Amino acid sequence: MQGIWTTERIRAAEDLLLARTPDGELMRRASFGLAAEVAGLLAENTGGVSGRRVVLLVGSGNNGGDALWAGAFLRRRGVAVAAVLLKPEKAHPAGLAALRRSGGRVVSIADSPQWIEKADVVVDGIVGISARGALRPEAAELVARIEAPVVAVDLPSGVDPDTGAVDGPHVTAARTVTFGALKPVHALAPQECGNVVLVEIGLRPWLDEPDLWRLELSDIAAVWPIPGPEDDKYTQGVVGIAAGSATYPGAAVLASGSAVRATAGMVRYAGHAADVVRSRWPEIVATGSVTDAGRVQAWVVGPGIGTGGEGREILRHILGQGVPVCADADATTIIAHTPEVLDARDPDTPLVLTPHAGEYERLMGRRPGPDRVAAAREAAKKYDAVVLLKGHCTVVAAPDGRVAVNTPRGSWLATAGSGDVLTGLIGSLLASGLDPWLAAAAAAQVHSLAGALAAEDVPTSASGLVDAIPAALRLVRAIA
Ligand SMILES: NC(=O)C1=CN([C@@H]2O[C@H](COP(=O)(O)OP(=O)(O)OC[C@H]3O[C@@H](n4cnc5c(N)ncnc54)[C@H](OP(=O)(O)O)[C@@H]3O)[C@@H](O)[C@H]2O)[C@@H](O)CC1
Ligand SMILES: [K+]
Repeated sequence: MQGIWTTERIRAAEDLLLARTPDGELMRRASFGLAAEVAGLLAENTGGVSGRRVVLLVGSGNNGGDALWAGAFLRRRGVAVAAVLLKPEKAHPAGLAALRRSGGRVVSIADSPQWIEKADVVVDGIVGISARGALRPEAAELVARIEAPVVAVDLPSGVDPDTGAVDGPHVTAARTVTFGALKPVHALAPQECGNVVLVEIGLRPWLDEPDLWRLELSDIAAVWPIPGPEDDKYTQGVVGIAAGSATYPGAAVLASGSAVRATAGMVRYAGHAADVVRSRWPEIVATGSVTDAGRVQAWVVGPGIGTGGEGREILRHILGQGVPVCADADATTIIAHTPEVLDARDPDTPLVLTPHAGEYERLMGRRPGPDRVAAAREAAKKYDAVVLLKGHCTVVAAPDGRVAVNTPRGSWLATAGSGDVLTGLIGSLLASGLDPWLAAAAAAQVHSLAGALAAEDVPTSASGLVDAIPAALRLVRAIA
């Protein structure tokens, strides 16, 4: 798992490291790595480094200092470097002196447009982890002129370092070069960061438990249930699916199919779409009601069950079974409107909730807002449940405070029925006995991987997602 630390934690660790490191050493490490990445991008895009043109946008702090030092290193490789100082009186003195010594040029804001237009790469050193809010007008005006690919120093300026929120003009980078450790912006604002490259500066020993996690494919491979020689259809966990209706069987077919494809364990279906489910997935044991469904190790409940009295009774029955439950879609709405259904739950049995922003609002009485990590954490605490907050980046919070962020692979999952597929994946992992937070986070990753594989650059459908689950799992196991 990759750790991610908030800027407050990064700053505290940097203070400890700075106190033990010669003056300027950390910035030199950071900017040397930055210069190498800029040179790499120049070579990729233009076929060379020497003679290419780089413009540095330099703000008033150390982020600008990194850019200036990187400019000095790039000069040694024959790059023509021009620095635009947004606040000349506050530009990092040692960095500016180094750039000048190396033969780099400083251009005024008034002259900068012609330089920006001719640049092969623009380096965004406007603001780093001390950033607050969107770009200020002067910086925004320069950024609007950029046509060349941008390398962001530490993070794209104008994007909030701790929430990834964007609230006005900001930089959109082709590559973000960060130092010492990943910050929340890197996981939460993938579209603005582009490719994220981490340059080691020796910070890691000064950081303890991360604030957020990102699962790697090897983590998923390590926990995904694969049958061993001793296993049979029951030992791997039986998942029950209570979804869909006679009029709307789609949710039932998708959630059940996803569970069938996710693990080799058995899948039971209970509800009004039993005939349709059975004909599409003959391996599923389907019955008409949750009361005669037989024993399962986890339940998925909600998609398409309706929000009326029958849905409520189904949910109440399932919550009383003493096994982990993934409550999705209509079940979320039922919980929001009649929270007393949760009285049926044994507090020790795991519950996973999977709200999108609208469902979150029903559950919590307000929208998630720009700090989606805090929003998910709050809901997890309130409901004593793992909360998977859907969005472009999925945030998975456990009641104990652990948070995983799933950086998407494209926007392919924005298709009808996609949520039903995710809930089937979560249910089958819960049935295998996996920690519910890990189950939800791993399911979200495999879901987005299946989306990317199914789409292959053209739109896909939820059925396509179900069909791509085996390929996604094959890839997970191959990479691990
Ligand atoms: N510490 C270390 O060991 C290492 C640190 N390193 C580097 O230092 C960076 C952090 O540097 P930092 O703390 O000096 O502040 P930084 O982010 O450059 O901001 C500067 C000033 O910008 C302003 N400003 C704020 N918001 C703004 C906005 N929206 N739009 C425009 N301007 C805005 C505000 O100043 P103001 O104008 O308000 O006076 C703020 O004080 C870090 O990201 C990394 O790159 C690396 O070298 C590795 C070693
Ligand atoms: K920056």
